[in-house]
Amino acid sequence: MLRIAVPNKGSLSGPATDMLREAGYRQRRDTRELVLADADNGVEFFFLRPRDVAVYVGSGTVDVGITGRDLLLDSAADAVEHLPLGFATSTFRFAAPAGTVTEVEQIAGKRVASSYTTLVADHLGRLGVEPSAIVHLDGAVESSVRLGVADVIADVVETGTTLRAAGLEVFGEPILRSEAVLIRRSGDSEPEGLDVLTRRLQGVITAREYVLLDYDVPIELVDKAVAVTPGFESPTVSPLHNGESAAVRAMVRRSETNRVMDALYEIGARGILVTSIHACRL
Ligand SMILES: Nc1ncnc2c1ncn2[C@@H]1O[C@H](COP(=O)(O)OP(=O)(O)OP(=O)(O)O)[C@@H](O)[C@H]1O
Ligand SMILES: O=P(O)(O)OC[C@H]1O[C@H](OP(=O)(O)OP(=O)(O)O)[C@H](O)[C@@H]1O
Ligand SMILES: [Mg+2]
Repeated sequence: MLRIAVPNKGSLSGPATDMLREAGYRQRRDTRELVLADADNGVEFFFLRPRDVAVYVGSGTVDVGITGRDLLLDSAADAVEHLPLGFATSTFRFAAPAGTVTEVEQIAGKRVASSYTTLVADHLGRLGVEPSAIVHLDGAVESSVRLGVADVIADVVETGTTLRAAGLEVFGEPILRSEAVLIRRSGDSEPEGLDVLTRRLQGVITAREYVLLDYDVPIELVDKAVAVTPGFESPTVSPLHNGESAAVRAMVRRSETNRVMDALYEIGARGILVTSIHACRL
């Protein structure tokens, strides 16, 4: 059985469970359940603290796990990214009270607070910037400057709302762009069953990212329309009974749906329909 670690709490937990359920796996009903066997699919889930997922995967006690790229790097565990999952996207950034620090080099001699101290130390080490201290905090890092334990913070930023509320501003380039990732142990050959899990998760990711677009277009305009909707390999083009038009079906990025529909309409396509993809294997 493939042993899969899943975050039991925090930002990653709900979306990770949703994705696994969409991929056809059993998921727990009660958040106090810590182990769940899904014998029909040949997998076993272990619900662990998000920070611990990489530690278990790195030690080989579970085969794969879902965690954040930032947590993986901070753990320094013997594990590698296997598949980016496209949710819990965030950046990891330095921030300080508005106008006090504007460049990463100015962190030299200052105190930096973070929940990701290994990640911060590695990053500053690579840049050759020496802070006076790197202060480890469990959370609510944005309050540390006001409360006087640090001059600068390094933390997860998504909308920036938390930073603004604390009177802080980001500075320097993002340290990292993070998202949820499926990880496995470094160097090991792929555990049995990982290929199926990977294909299933890729199917969910594609079904979320793409829609199916159907439209009718006069035959002489097919080439022009197809250039706008090239699909994955090549779109399906079927003749209509009237002999003058064709029906075209292609996958299109969900985020581009309306732009593509406008362009197709402009070319002369009509009856443009958008359908969500429930599941897929490419
Ligand atoms: N606001 C957010 N938006 C997107 N991703 C986030 C956000 N907050 C945390 N994350 C991501 O969640 C992971 C951190 O897991 P963690 O369990 O610490 O989440 P959390 O939401 O901070 O949980 P908690 O605060 O309950 O401990 C990291 O990969 C981080 O990038
Ligand atoms: O840019 P934003 O959209 O405001 O999101 C970023 C905030 O979300 C997370 O905090 P969380 O709520 O998990 O609290 P924590 O600091 O206690 O972990 C993260 O640590 C940031 O503080
Ligand atoms: Mg948090």
